[in-house]
Amino acid sequence: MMRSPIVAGNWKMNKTVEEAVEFVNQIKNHLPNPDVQETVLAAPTIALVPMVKAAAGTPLKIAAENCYYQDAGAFTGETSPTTLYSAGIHHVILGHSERRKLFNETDHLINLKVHAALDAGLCPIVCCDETMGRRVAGKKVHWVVSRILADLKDLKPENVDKVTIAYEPSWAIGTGESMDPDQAEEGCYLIRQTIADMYGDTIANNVRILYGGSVNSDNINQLMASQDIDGVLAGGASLDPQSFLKLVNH
Ligand SMILES: O=C[C@H](O)COP(=O)(O)O
Repeated sequence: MMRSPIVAGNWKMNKTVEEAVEFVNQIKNHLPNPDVQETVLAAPTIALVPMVKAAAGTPLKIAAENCYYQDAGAFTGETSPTTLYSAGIHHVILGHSERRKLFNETDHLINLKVHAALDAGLCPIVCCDETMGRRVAGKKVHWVVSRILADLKDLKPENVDKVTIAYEPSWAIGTGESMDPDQAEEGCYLIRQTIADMYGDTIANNVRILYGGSVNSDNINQLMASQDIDGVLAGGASLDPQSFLKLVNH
């Protein structure tokens, strides 16, 4: 099957609600047909509902940057995946390296969140990081493989291709130092092989795998030309409407 590409932006903790809506209004009429390439924008929780309203009827899909693994209850400050889905959110980023590092999220927690997001009807974008230390120590295989084995554990086979993976080497995030496309392909290939070992070749071949880490309009074409790279997850380059449009219409 042909995997349709995804260009996704992750604003992280940036923009006011007003700025977020203005951004959507500036880009929404300049996006590719979603059958050819999906456009996804992940934003802070408080901006999501007004962004969904602004994007209605356009190809733009709005994503959350995190959610909890329970649907409802006494979990002060958390956001339910069902609430996100009911608000017209399509995707949720889970396990971004910033959440792993700054908020101590573990693979076990991320796996619970992936299950909950899928049960709620959301498509998770699961981030698989890799550290330079591991790479230098020659343990990159174990690192990436163990992340995928743990984060995608025990999914219903029919749900697996609703998951998108974002391969993000930590040293390339926000540094301006993108990974060499051959190395990025190597990481994404390894992720696909791991999913194939878990759920079989057919399912693995349907899963979209993105590269993230200092993606910009100069390197996106080379990255997306790789066989196992089905798109990008861009941080900094998604913050300005013209810069994001350059990625989307690369
Ligand atoms: O989620 C996005 C990544 O953390 C990449 O961020 P960046 O494009 O600013 O390096």
